[in-house]
Amino acid sequence: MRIGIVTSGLGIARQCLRKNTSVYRTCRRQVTGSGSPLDLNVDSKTGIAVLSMNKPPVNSLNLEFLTELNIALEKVENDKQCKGLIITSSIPKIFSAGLDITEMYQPDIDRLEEFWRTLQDMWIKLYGMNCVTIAAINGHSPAGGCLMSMSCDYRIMAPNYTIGLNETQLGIVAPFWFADVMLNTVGFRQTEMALQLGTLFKTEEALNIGLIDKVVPQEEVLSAAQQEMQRWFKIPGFARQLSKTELRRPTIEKLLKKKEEDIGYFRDYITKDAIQKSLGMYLESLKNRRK
Ligand SMILES: CCCCCCCCCCC/C=C/C(=O)SCCNC(=O)CCNC(=O)[C@H](O)C(C)(C)COP(=O)(O)OP(=O)(O)OC[C@H]1O[C@@H](n2cnc3c(N)ncnc32)[C@H](O)[C@@H]1OP(=O)(O)O
Repeated sequence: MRIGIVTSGLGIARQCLRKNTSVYRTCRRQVTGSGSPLDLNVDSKTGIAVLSMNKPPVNSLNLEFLTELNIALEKVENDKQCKGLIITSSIPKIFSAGLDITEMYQPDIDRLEEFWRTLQDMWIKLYGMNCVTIAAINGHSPAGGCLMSMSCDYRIMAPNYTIGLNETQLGIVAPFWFADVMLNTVGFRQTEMALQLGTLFKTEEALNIGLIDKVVPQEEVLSAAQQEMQRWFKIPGFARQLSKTELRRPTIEKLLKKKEEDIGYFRDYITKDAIQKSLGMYLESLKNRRK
């Protein structure tokens, strides 16, 4: 039940309307504007924020969408009532198709650099979030979608979808920090095979290698995430946060030290003729799939 104030643009709802019955004490605030590709609902009773991606057709991550994601993550991190964040999708059968390939194909160089910087910022924020993060993966989750999922603390996925870092299948290379996150999640052997082969794992396969943590039916993904959150909430927050920080800090610091260098590598690599040709062919194959 939503009884909060819906704000537009970047404004956060400042008030919550409360009625006197206990059922109305839950104060739910939608903190993104209508028409936004993101729907952020904070339930002040449970302390859980649900961030739902809603950018048709496939939640691809372009510059504007990444900027909105950054703003939403910042809002959650700064909201003292938020103890946990669930990331999910409102698009049927798709969690996220990963980076928007059109950002990388025949790009404007300034925008390309800004795109990459914004992606780096989004990942640094998400991987380093103090609150508990759970990916409720209710659809396909290739490449950048897999990065987002792996950057959460726990992953729950519906059956019959795919997830993985499939970059090599596009003729491109996953950046070192994508690889690092996969390494931290499933270990060296699975990562070196998956990255070279560009493997998209089916849900059950992903569970078997530890890329995801739990499989539940499609319609239960969100409720299972809410339930899982309670297990994490039982642990003293400071101890849990510090444990997470200790484990993830070296990976984040590695990128922080090389941020500008990484943008340069990305720009020079992506604008190579051979890479542009591969991306063009991949885009074309996506468009022709339905013909
Ligand atoms: C020295 C080394 C230095 C290294 C430096 C770094 C190098 C570069 C690193 C780049 C890292 C890249 C990360 C990525 O995330 S790349 C994106 C990878 N994503 C994919 O491969 C997914 C592609 N999409 C699909 O497989 C399917 O679309 C999907 C299963 C997600 C959904 O299938 P469905 O049948 O439901 O939908 P359609 O395929 O019909 O798609 C609908 C339309 O959306 C377009 N589309 C799909 N995905 C993307 C995308 N990622 N970007 C842009 N557009 C996308 C698709 O073309 C359809 O468009 P039309 O309706 O116009 O035909």
